Amino acid sequence: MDPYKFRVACVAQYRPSSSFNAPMWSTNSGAPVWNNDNSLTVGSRGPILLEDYHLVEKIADFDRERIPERVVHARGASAKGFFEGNWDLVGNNFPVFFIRDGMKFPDMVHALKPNPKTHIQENWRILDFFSHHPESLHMFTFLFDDIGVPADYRHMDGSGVNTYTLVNRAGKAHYVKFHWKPTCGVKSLLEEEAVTVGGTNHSHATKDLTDSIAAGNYPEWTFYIQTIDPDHEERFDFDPLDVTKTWPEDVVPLQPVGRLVLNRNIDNFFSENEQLAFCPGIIVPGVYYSDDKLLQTRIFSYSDTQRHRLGPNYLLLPANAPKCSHHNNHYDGLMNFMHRDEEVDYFPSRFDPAKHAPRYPIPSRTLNGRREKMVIEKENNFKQPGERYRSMDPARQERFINRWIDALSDPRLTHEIKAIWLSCWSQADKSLGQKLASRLSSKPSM
Ligand code: HEM
Repeated sequence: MDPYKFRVACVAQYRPSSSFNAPMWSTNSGAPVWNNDNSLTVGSRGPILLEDYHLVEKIADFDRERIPERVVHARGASAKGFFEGNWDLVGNNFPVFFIRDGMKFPDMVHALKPNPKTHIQENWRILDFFSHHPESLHMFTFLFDDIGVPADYRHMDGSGVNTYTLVNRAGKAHYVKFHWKPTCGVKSLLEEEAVTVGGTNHSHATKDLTDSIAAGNYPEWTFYIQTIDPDHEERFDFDPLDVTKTWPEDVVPLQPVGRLVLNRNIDNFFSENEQLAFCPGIIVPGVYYSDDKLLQTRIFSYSDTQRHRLGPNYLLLPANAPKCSHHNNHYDGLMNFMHRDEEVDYFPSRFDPAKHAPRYPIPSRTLNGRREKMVIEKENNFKQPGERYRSMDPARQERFINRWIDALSDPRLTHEIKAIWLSCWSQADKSLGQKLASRLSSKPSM
């Protein structure tokens, strides 16, 4: 057989996979390894010879086994299932976010991450940072609520959080928020349960997901949308593009439109979790971004970090590659392993029949305004947090207050910072502010 043809056939047919493992041990290039137990030494005691290529390759590969971790959400689980298309909806289990302008995101993540000196996550840093950001109050009514610690991945709501746009064939646009509701309901852990469950097995949520799928008990979420006609956005006392707000379901009802089922566990954590790269910028025709300032920053940030974390060809990795044919001239660079034999790598060309795709509608609104760096007009930071607190039953409110007393009792929090938090919560709900103030003042540290 023509060795070149054989090689091409191998590349096409044998996508790197352990199912094509040789029956005997070998180096990465396929040379036989007759001893994988002992280094090549002078005599039985050494020293080791640098010519032991297999040892050097083995250690060098090991030295590089880890890649930069995700700059946020460095830990997680993954599973496979079915829904629709090549669309990344990168969401969270709460429907709102802490801040509304991406300019503040790196500072926010620094405040939430461990203290750079002690490497301990510390409340005083978190509450110091967010005391400057009353828009975070709403998010804290979720985080410090009973649903702050989800029981596992299967019993969590999901939300796209940001506002996107749906555009139909005729070009009519609607703002849209996306939500997932688990068919098995939402379950959370209270403090004592969280200590026991997390202390017994710190991978309990991953284990629950893996075990359920393996047992054929497939987790399922119903997919809902809420839509607002942009022509009606002035009817609301908040800005529908403000990511710190929910859209009231009695006015903007949830409409079921699909379902997601996770029915397969992954085969390999590194290639199907560590190398995964989701990005809110990856949408499909019919779905578009909105002017939500946080979303606009996210569109850039994810693929930027992925080029750094995984390399410029990260979308060629099997876990990330599109499940449809695609064509452009963005290739080469580190780790390009796509076989190509075209002679034309520029556009346009009379030698390459590939043309532009048919145009699809995008939002047609005219944009105008001065260059500004400013907060949005309708901040309305306190109404929704207050409403959410008042919707809790008294026992739940009590637990919410206790968590805040605990957080605000950090000895490194100054009187000024505590006073700001009391003022913020009072503006959300007067009785909440009063309860926090009286409990805190009876604490010896105040
Ligand atoms: C301007 C605001 C934000 C910025 C700049 C940002 C940036 C990032 C970055 C750089 C990553 C790491 C991605 C990777 O290494 O592959 C990440 C992960 C993630 N972010 Fe954000 N984020 C923002 C807001 C949000 C919001 C509002 C949500 C929820 C809707 C969210 C949900 C996630 C999730 C679920 C991941 C994990 C994705 C994965 O592991 O593939 N982020 N974010």
